[in-house]
Amino acid sequence: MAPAAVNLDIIPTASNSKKRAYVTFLAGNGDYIKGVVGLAKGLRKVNSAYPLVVVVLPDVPEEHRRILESQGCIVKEIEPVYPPESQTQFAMAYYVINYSKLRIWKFVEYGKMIYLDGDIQVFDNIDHLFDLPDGHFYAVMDCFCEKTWSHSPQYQIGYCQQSPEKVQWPADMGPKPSLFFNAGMFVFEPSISTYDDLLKTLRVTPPTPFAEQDFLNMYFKDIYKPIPLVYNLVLAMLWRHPENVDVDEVKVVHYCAAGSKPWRYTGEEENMQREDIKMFVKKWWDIYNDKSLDCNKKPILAASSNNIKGEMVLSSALISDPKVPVCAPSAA
Ligand SMILES: O=c1ccn([C@@H]2O[C@H](COP(=O)(O)OP(=O)(O)O)[C@@H](O)[C@H]2O)c(=O)[nH]1
Ligand SMILES: OC[C@H]1O[C@H](O[C@@H]2[C@@H](O)[C@H](O)[C@@H](O)[C@H](O)[C@@H]2O)[C@H](O)[C@@H](O)[C@H]1O
Ligand SMILES: [Mn+2]
Repeated sequence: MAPAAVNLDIIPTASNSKKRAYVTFLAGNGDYIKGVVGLAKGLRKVNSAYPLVVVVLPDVPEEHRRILESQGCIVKEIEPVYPPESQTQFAMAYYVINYSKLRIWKFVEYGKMIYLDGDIQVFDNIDHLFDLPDGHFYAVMDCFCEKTWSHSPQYQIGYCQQSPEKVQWPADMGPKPSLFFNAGMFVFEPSISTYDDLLKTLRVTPPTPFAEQDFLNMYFKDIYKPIPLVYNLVLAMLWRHPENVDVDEVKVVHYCAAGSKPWRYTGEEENMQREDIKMFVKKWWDIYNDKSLDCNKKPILAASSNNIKGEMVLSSALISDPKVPVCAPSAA
């Protein structure tokens, strides 16, 4: 009597489109890889139940892709997306590559995804956001008070949606601007029809200073639903709208203020000597340097087992280095 086959099957991922995943974007061969590794470790630290997909532009080196895979990430190469030719001055010249984020709408093997910039860290589990009702685009409202907004009428009159009572939107400037989200974090549903329409619409949309963030705000204006600030603390809120921030409640921090990227932090830029900034930068480094959060997976040869019909099926099992926690299998 043959011994019962050892079932080596890893827990099967959902076979239908109800799979869920976090997704981030990596371009270039520079230091944003550190941000993405930190994000992968942060999601592991809060015991997220879902994998992190990293979409990479062709210029991301093999070595960086291997590092991300060794951290349990699902790495997918995408082609860049460029806006129409124009003389537009982006708020930051490199923003032109951020249109490539639009490729994530084509991952329809996932029913819902949460996009996170590589300069974001998740300090509390936010998996419950995947259960938000379908049919909407969820993101946190941005702040218009930093110099990066100096091109905008809001900035020029000192109006910000974060504190609309401080400076009222003047009637003679037409209707108040629609609520505007920060595109560093959002909950969305991949869809081929939306993906095709996004790219088709982009071809006839003149670029603007905040690049794909402006474009996404225009495109999803009618289904956008704001979610609380705790899900994407744009750091400038600490000095622009402190009354709106309770640092003990913050779940997600977005290191987008000038000088706040932890892996480049020198403390020299304006506001970077603040105690709360130093605290958030230290929190990021504590995770990045925490070896117990590393995930070294060594795929082993596929093992065979029999399914209930007695057919030989190949199933692979992943073992982890005994010194580090087993990572949730990357359900590609
Ligand atoms: O050289 C770069 C610049 C940007 N990014 C990615 O694009 C996102 C958006 O850029 P960034 O966060 O710098 O914009 P910010 O939120 O600071 O305006 C980053 O978080 C990264 O995920 C990247 O991978 N390499
Ligand atoms: O390509 C445009 C980018 O626009 C946004 O960043 C801005 C925005 O947050 C402003 O409000 C801040 O003042 C500014 O510092 C910051 O860079 C997104 O975070 C980023 O993912 C990306 O979409
Ligand atoms: Mn960012």
